[in-house]
Amino acid sequence: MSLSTTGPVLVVGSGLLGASAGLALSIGGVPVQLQDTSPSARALARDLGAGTLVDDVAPDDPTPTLVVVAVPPDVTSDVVARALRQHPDAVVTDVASVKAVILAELQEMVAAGGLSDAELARYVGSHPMAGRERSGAAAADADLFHSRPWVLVPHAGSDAGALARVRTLAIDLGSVPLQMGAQEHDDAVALVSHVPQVLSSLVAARLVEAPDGALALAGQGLRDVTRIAASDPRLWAAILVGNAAPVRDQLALVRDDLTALVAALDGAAQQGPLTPGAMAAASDAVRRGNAGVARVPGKHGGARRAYAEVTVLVPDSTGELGRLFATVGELGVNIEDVTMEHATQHRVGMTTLAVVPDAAERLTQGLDERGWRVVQA
Ligand SMILES: NC(=O)c1ccc[n+]([C@@H]2O[C@H](COP(=O)([O-])OP(=O)(O)OC[C@H]3O[C@@H](n4cnc5c(N)ncnc54)[C@H](O)[C@@H]3O)[C@@H](O)[C@H]2O)c1
Ligand SMILES: O=C(O)C(=O)C[C@]1(C(=O)O)C=C[C@@H](O)C=C1
Repeated sequence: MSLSTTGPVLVVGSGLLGASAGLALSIGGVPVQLQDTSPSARALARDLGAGTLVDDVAPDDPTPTLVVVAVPPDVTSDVVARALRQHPDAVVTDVASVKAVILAELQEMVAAGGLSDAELARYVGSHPMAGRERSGAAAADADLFHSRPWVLVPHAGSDAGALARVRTLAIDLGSVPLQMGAQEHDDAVALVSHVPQVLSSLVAARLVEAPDGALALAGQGLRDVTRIAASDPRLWAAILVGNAAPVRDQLALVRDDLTALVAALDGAAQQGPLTPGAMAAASDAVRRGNAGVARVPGKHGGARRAYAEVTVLVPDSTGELGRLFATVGELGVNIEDVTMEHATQHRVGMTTLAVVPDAAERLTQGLDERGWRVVQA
């Protein structure tokens, strides 16, 4: 597919985000130059096909027209400012997970005379709502941004042409661009990204001293809640302190909910499960969660679609999953999503296929006829 972004694009910070962008642009034929303070990080990104090292760019090669800064939030404003000065014809964006603090730091540089208004006009902050719990180019993926929201955060002095170029980049990488102010963005991500990270980490932290016997019982619920607890502590520390006030406000609300639930359970623990108010408080916590989760957009960012789920027991041996997928394909059913759960002690996995409701019965019957063990919900 030919891309509308014109290169060369300079990617500063060739970790997960930078290398993913570099890979997608390189595959699309856009020349990418890579820069990173870590020699091993930039060499790895180059080896994986994310671009050419800046040091290897010939002196008469064209200079970058777009700079994508993908470094940790605490160093982002310095790197953006340097890029604006070093590349006077380039538009500069960053992909950091916080936006207001970075813009404020850049505006302070303008106030102090270290950056001009004209230079700052070429900067448009941004934030792809795409990532994972692993860092570095080794975890990069050209499809990382596909179908994900990419927030464009222009400031009052941003040039319209600069905004258009960053929007084009987001679209070229398969994202769905949308626009917000810096504070509006930070308030939103405190709720949908930063607090979920903190809560996942805190739940996982309770496991550090858990008895092995308890961990052996871990099921999909724990795995769902703790996937992002494997995230990089340094990166997330910078994100959380960079968005301190909105994250604190949201955490205080969660703390109030926890305090109320703990008090109700305390009553039940001391006076028995039917103690007045305990049942209502416990049910209310879960019911409000039901209402909240129903509002989370589903696949492709649209409204959550009610897929039917068909769970199949798959032997834990080479090629079995491939054989299952092939059978589903032969039955003419599209798999919308797939999750797997492994029984710790058994050489069998439970594979749950999400399919459109109309196809569920046909799929169940077809798999059954072909000898697959379909687990009744
Ligand atoms: N990880 C995610 O899920 C995710 C998602 C969206 C946005 N972001 C944002 O993207 C940015 C990068 O995150 P990541 O997950 O790719 O991190 P990463 O650790 O994988 O990559 C960051 C890279 O920046 C390099 N670096 C650090 N300081 C530098 C400097 N001064 N100059 C040049 N290179 C420097 C590091 O060596 C590293 O290779 C962060 O601001 C983060 O908030 C992350
Ligand atoms: O899915 C994940 O692993 C993520 O952590 C991605 C996620 C998110 O919260 O959605 C995390 C931080 C980023 O700033 C953007 C995306």
